[in-house]
Amino acid sequence: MSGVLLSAKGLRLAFGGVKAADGIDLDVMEGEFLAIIGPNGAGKTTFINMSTGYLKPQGGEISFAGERILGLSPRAIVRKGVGRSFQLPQLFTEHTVLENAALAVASREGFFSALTPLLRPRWREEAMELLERFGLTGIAHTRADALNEGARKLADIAMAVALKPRLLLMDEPTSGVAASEKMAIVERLATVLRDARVTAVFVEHDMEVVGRFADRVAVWSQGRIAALGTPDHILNDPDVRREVIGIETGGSHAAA
Ligand SMILES: Nc1ncnc2c1ncn2[C@@H]1O[C@H](COP(=O)(O)OP(=O)(O)OP(=O)(O)O)[C@@H](O)[C@H]1O
Repeated sequence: MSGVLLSAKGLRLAFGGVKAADGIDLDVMEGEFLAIIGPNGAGKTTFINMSTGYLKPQGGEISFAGERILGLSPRAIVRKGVGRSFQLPQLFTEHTVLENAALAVASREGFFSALTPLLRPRWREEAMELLERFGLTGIAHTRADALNEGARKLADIAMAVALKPRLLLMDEPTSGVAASEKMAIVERLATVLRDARVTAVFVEHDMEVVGRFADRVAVWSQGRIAALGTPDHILNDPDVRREVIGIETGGSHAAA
């Protein structure tokens, strides 16, 4: 790990009376996997939206690799090297997984037509190689709307990785994925991202996933970061366990 890659300072954003961001300060370090946890409505998605240009904060600053990105469009931020995936995968459902991946490769080069991936073999080849890294070769020719949730999430993230981000922000990459598949999927994802040296920030509700894959954990609460530290430290904190994880803690057996 080296320097700060994404830096947020004093981010504020209210929707009416709801403070979705109430002074967010966070430095994401190059190379780390940082998990964001917190109850529903705490402002986790809002942070991702602000960092990727989908929402403009009312106050504060955001920089990426030392350069101010606040006020740039989502597309301009992607071009700077910040990728994202959504809670609900954004695949073109009537296209195959391969076509979706090829479309992402083509869009990296500035081509946006849904038919473009069919035109250049080079894009399909790169897309195929990408799917191989994600373990998706076997479903390359399956339509996106026929996938199970685990495959759909991986395919969606593969599209984000096709854009060659330095930082990838993922909103609940395992939500809706069957418990039996979850660990294998995150394992694969973590391997691909580490191999490609992609820094990752992910919103996650499954504490087993957090404990296994995060280098650091940030706890969101009512638009603020209530705690930040290693998984060991954070996941055993009695307040976090009571308020976020929903486990009652008695003094003597706070740590599971
Ligand atoms: N575009 C919007 N317009 C109005 N209110 C919004 C908007 N986006 C978010 N909010 C509100 O801001 C608060 C934070 O929402 P956000 O989606 O960031 O929370 P979250 O921590 O990601 O929750 P979840 O875990 O349920 O996804 C919530 O009260 C939400 O209703």
